[in-house]
Amino acid sequence: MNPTELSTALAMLRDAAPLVHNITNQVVANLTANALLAIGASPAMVQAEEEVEEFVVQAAALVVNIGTLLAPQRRAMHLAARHAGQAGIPWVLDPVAAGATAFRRETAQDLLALRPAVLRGNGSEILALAGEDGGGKGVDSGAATGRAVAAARAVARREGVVVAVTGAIDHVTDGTRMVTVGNGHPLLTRVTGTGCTATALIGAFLGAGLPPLTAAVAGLATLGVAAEQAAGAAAGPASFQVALLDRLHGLDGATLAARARLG
Ligand SMILES: Nc1ncnc2c1ncn2[C@@H]1O[C@H](COP(=O)(O)OP(=O)(O)OP(=O)(O)O)[C@@H](O)[C@H]1O
Ligand SMILES: Cc1ncsc1CCO
Ligand SMILES: [Mg+2]
Repeated sequence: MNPTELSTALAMLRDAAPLVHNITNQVVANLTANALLAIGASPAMVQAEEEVEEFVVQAAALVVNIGTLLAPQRRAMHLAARHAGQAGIPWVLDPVAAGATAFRRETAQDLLALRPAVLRGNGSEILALAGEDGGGKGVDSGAATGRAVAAARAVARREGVVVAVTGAIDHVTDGTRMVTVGNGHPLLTRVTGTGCTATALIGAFLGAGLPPLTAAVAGLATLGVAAEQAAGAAAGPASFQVALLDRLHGLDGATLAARARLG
């Protein structure tokens, strides 16, 4: 992918300021909402099963994240994802700790069958959805990149979705094409919910009308470049998290295109 596509994507996002409907976990809700505001989108966290269908059709995109899953929330996710699909509203799935329990595995598979535009997970999560032992440690990955990338391609082909598997190098595939994003910083793994932030940013780019592969690459490159800038000014995870929001807000298209390391 040409890096100039990234600056176009960012301009489209800021122009559209898309309403992004999130059904997400209680650990990251605040960081996710702030990251979406910082990049130029409008977040809303709406998760009652009584209202998600009515709400999702008002949104430009939907983000579904199973991090702190409860049965009523699972029902709300299914209703919202199904309704989004029927209404042509793109959505992105984050299958947090999908391999850890049967409840998570079954929920993630059920949601995947509703065809998100993009599936974004760490290596262990994508391996679990490919039916392999992903070796995760709770919400954290323990997977080797090579196996996870092969699993991403397999899941993308099987389900007909774009799969993004994150790590030191991110890989995005539609089952045929493969794009890598080499940006990022190890401090991203010392703040909770940066993967969830990546997923939400992908949702914002989907809401701006970008095709799934472009939206996924743009979301990951945006986060990775902002993280590299934030790390330079950070004393540790706490100041890094604050600086990350500042850098997402301040990022311009020319800098994004110049600093993105796409392969
Ligand atoms: N070692 C690393 N070096 C640089 N960037 C990294 C590294 N590991 C992960 N990242 C980046 O951190 C972000 C989160 O990816 P990660 O794979 O850790 O997600 P995750 O495990 O789902 O996170 P969480 O559960 O905390 O939301 C991505 O943008 C990814 O590129
Ligand atoms: C720590 C944690 N536990 C459930 S979700 C979550 C946020 C990172 O995925
Ligand atoms: Mg995660």
